Amino acid sequence: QEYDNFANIIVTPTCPLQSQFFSCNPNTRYSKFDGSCNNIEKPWLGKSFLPFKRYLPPKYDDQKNTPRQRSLSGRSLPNPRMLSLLYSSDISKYESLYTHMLPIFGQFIAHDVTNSASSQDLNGNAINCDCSNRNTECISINMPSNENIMRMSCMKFTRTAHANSNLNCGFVVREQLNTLTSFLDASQIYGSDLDRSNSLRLFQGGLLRSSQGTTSRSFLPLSQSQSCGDENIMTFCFVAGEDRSNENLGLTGIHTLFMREHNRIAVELARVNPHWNDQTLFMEARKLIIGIYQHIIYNEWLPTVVGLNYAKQADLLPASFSGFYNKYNPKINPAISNEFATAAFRFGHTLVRSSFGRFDGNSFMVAASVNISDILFKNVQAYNTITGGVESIFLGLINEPAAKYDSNMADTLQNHLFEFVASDGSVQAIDLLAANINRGRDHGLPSYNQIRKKYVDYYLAGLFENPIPGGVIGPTFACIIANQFKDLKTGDRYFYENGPSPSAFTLDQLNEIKKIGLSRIICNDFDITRIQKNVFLISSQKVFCNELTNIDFNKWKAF
Ligand code: HEM
Ligand SMILES: [Ca+2]
Repeated sequence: QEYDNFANIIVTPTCPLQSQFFSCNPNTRYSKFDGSCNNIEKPWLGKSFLPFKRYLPPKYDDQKNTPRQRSLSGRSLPNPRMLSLLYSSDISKYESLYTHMLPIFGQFIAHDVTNSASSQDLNGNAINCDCSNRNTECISINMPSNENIMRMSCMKFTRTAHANSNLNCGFVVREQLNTLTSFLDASQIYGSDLDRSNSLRLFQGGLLRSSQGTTSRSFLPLSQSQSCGDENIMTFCFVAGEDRSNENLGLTGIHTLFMREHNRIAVELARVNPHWNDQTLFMEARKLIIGIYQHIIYNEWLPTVVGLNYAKQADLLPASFSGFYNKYNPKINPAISNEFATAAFRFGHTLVRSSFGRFDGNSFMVAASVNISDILFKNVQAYNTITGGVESIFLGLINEPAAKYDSNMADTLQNHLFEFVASDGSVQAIDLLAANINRGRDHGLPSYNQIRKKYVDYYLAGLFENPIPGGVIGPTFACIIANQFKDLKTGDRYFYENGPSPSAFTLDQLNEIKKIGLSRIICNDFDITRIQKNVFLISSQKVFCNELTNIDFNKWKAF
């Protein structure tokens, strides 16, 4: 395959994607659920189930497929678990300026744009990479000789699917598949295909489905089959637009927030436009949610992560004037880069706390902190009325600092992630740091050396950099992330600031969106009286919710 400036993988003319299945209407006001037709000339760009792009060509040991196991000098790379034990331990230092909302909202964004598909066997089933499995799609990690924490002989590890397994595009060099739409289109809320989206809708009043929780406010809808209980209590998992919404209850809280806000908006829109049917209400509410969400990312979250100066330099900030800011360039490939998904945007793993505090709407702790091991794919605590359930865990995110940006990870993430004791007494668990390193090699990510002229695995090395001035993360990750978000802004025809066009907001609507921050919508959908304006920053200065401007829905009156 060809690389165009190493940023686009050119889908070759023989590839069926080129000609088939797309019929696009360039004038439609709403983006498609699978991301197709955003780019009119190349309608597949940004669609779900396509390969990642790359900023640098891959480095596989055989130049095309096998995981990178050798360094530039030809020596074998160290065991990922050994590196993890060497460089990480849970020492609970905290950021002084940034809240825990910063990484967990980052995870929420990550789940909008990237999820690498796991390799499957020929029948389409998951491959069980136990220690004796010789399948070349298994690259499980042996425990080093000095291992005395993880009680197992290897950490199971399945490679990410080769794009050829899904697309008949004749990729000679292995490329990995992203199952999600790359656009910041809130696909973690609405799904990355039409079926998933339909399964989440109530088909009444433009509303999303929800379930009865333990408060007067709605919870996410429940799965019919998947269990997120613990040893004693059976609880079904929540469902959303993406499979990882139960990953931790803080993240589930953010999903819950956006589901509630969607439904609140649908009700408000129905009030100003009583003649709108379910479909119009749903699509307008979704469009507005995407606009608000993109504004939060570019106005509040990103400048906090990469620093305001750098965000300004890279032209990532919303326009300072009121009005459209049309930077759309159909030549930009909006796909997620492998460097972003497989290393840079995993920076959040080091910022996750080992326990989550539980707070009420007046910033008081309402219960002891809960260890993350009790809230990962376990939803029992969501319903605990004594400790405040999912509401208090969510509010904890804006009242506690994030863990420090360094190579240290919380013990649960490093040594006990998704720990499972089988009936024969054998243990399985994941070391997330080792997994990130191994995943980089699986995907043929070049070394940090090739990016920064140093000599270690890119992911691990990135965590050792000093933060960029005024930001959270080091300069290499900041650069990769800034480039990615630039492409997601200029390569998205539906970007909220673009216009005027038939698919754009009206100028009045855009200006309403620009009045909103994440703090305002938290006020709308959680029981809270006072809040800091920028919820990604630790602050003792709180304002009353009613001091924050809300959207005027009259700007949506039959336009
Ligand atoms: C309790 C919190 C979290 C847990 C348990 C968790 C767990 C995981 C796991 C198990 C993987 C797959 C590792 C692999 O085999 O390659 C992963 C991938 C990833 N995580 Fe996290 N994560 C957490 C928080 C975060 C945060 C805070 C961020 C970002 C700010 C983040 C960003 C990512 C990204 C970008 C990927 C790659 C996704 C893909 O393309 O497949 N995660 N995470
Ligand atoms: Ca998306």
